[in-house]
Amino acid sequence: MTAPLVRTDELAHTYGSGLTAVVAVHGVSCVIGAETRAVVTGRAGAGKTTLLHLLAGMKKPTAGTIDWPAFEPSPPGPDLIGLVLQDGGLLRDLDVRLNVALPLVLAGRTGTAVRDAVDGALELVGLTGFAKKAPRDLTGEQIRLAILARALAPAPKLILADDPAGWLDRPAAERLLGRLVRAADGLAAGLLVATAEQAPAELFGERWAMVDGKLVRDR
Ligand SMILES: Nc1ncnc2c1ncn2[C@@H]1O[C@H](COP(=O)(O)OP(=O)(O)OP(=O)(O)O)[C@@H](O)[C@H]1O
Repeated sequence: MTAPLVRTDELAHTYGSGLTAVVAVHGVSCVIGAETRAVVTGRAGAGKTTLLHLLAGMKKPTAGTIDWPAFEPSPPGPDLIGLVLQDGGLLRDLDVRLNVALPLVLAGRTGTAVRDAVDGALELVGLTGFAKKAPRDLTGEQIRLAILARALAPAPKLILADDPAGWLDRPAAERLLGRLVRAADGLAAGLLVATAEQAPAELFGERWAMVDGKLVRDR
């Protein structure tokens, strides 16, 4: 494996304390590199979202360690880690272009740098020609693709996608996951996808499962 993008050792996160404590993630040791194409499945509440938030540096471990050896600053910012949040919808008053551009603009990018990044991301997900559309004029699949484009626009080096195909039917979900893997290939970015559903095995080199906060490797 090339230099790890993120590395954990006995990582754990517990919400709350005492009698009401919930151990969401525990004992997770894993390494994600640029060539990683991994999917983590698990039932609702298994700890997938908490794990992704830990890997993105959004949550702090309550035990164990995590580091991002390839990145400076560490934990890395949103331009280095593309996070597709489970409930991260589009802003309904902005068209697709502005939705995808927003994180770039907030990060201080301007002008043609933003335009080129948005065009590139829309092309990656197959939404070229939809830039001027309002979210209400998109299908459910196109909305999911636009959310993906927003995460891909900064050309992140690590992509963490939390149920990116949620609520899509199986063929649409498979199309979206295929695009996501090809986008990771195009960006030479590591990829971890969390999903409650079974994902097409051929897309992912590594299949993991979350069971009661513990990471189990299928292969
Ligand atoms: N903010 C919180 N406070 C307390 N408990 C939480 C909090 N967030 C999550 N949990 C609990 O932590 C456990 C793991 O939740 P998590 O959301 O990580 O699982 P998940 O596999 O992503 O589930 P889902 O697919 O439903 O999002 C669950 O028992 C959940 O109820």
